[in-house]
Amino acid sequence: SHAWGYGPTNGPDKWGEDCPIANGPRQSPINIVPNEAKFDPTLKPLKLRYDASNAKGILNNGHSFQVDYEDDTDSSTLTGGPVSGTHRLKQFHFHWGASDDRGSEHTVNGVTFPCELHLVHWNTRYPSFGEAASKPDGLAVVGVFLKIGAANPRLQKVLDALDAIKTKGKQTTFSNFDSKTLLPGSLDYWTYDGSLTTPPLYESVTWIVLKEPISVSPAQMAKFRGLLFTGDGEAACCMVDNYRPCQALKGRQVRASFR
Ligand SMILES: NS(=O)(=O)c1ccc(C(=O)NCc2ccccc2F)cc1
Ligand SMILES: [Zn+2]
Repeated sequence: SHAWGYGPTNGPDKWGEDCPIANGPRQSPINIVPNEAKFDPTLKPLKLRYDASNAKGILNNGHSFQVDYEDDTDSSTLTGGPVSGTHRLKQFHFHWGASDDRGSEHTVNGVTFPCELHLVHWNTRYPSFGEAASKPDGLAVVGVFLKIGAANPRLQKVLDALDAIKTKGKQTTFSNFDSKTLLPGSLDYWTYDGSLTTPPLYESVTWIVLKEPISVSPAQMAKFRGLLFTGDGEAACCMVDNYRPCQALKGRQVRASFR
């Protein structure tokens, strides 16, 4: 069948043909309007404890690239914040544009960023990521905006690995990386109930979008854009604009962890 992607014939406007939940009540991403987000004093501080030695590998999956983590123990976890219990880090990945004027999935007052980082965690009340991914409280994804500025040295190790995974299906080892180094100084966040932003679009994600962006330089953005959606031997198609447009809020409340 016609695999989903971000092109004119298989892109976000077509996903509803295979995934009816594309038009569901809690789809992501959304436009965040800070003035309409309600400060919730009962929200706990976010606690992210990551073990660099859990990094396993880096993979071009044909939609983005992801850094995968060992998730068979509680050594890289998210606790606190808007979630109860313990969530284990499974992987992180990015979404970006063909140019600096677009690329993020969430927007803030309609403002887009050139790139957005997602740190994907699953609720250990379920036996595995695959089981958790379809449950309404199964996943917690931390979103971090990247904005154009000085080169970010914390990104360099990830970007230097991209030459080895240029085409779809390529992967290589990636070890000893502390994803906490990718986080901004402040862990202030907005949170709302949403979904995966790619098929199967499961409505299983508690979104935790950090208010403070991290920096990325134009040269570093060029490295993201050097990846290909396509596999070896296929007509090359640059991996850019791999973001889903904002979806309807449908009455959802966005809460803020900060005043
Ligand atoms: N952009 S995002 O919202 O952060 C996002 C995070 C993870 C996935 C994923 O794991 N998909 C594969 C998948 C889905 C369901 C079950 C098993 C899977 F491998 C998709 C989107
Ligand atoms: Zn994502």
